[in-house]
Amino acid sequence: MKLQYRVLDTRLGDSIALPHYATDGSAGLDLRAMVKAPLTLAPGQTELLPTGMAIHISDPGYAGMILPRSGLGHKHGIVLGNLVGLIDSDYQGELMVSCWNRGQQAFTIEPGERIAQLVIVPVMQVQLEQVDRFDSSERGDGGFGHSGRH
Ligand SMILES: O=c1ccn([C@H]2C[C@H](O)[C@@H](COP(=O)(O)OP(=O)(O)OP(=O)(O)O)O2)c(=O)[nH]1
Ligand SMILES: [Mg+2]
Repeated sequence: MKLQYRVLDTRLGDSIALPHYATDGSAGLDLRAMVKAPLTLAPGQTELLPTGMAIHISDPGYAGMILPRSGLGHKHGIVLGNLVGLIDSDYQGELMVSCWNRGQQAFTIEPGERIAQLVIVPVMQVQLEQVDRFDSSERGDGGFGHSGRH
């Protein structure tokens, strides 16, 4: 499917590559930190970083999800301040990435560094229907370990 985007920072697509799928099978488009200068995140620090681009998904049957990059998250503790970013299909503003250094060491983000990834996912909008009780199901209201550990 086609995804409309706008470039909001002219370095994107010029000195800094536009997001693209790294392989034929990639699920995510890497988003870049379009900071003006290297930015050091101290342990525990969170900053909202611009990506230099906007998208308009437009079809309410889809949404964007911003997810951490596994290498940055696992090795350097750089994850998302909101854990996951959800991009509405009608959002047209700049894609922003909340970058959280949950690690023990400072980490410096370079201009244009790939800091997170965008995945487009199908979404179902539902009509809420209020009822007094549900038809019975095998699980009922059991949850949170109800079925045991092993
Ligand atoms: O990591 C993120 C998360 C959200 N957004 C943008 C797109 C999204 O459509 C909009 C609103 O996000 P959300 O609904 O999660 O935030 P909110 O705190 O509920 O704000 P709002 O009241 O604007 O809905 O902010 C981002 O750019 N990056
Ligand atoms: Mg909201």
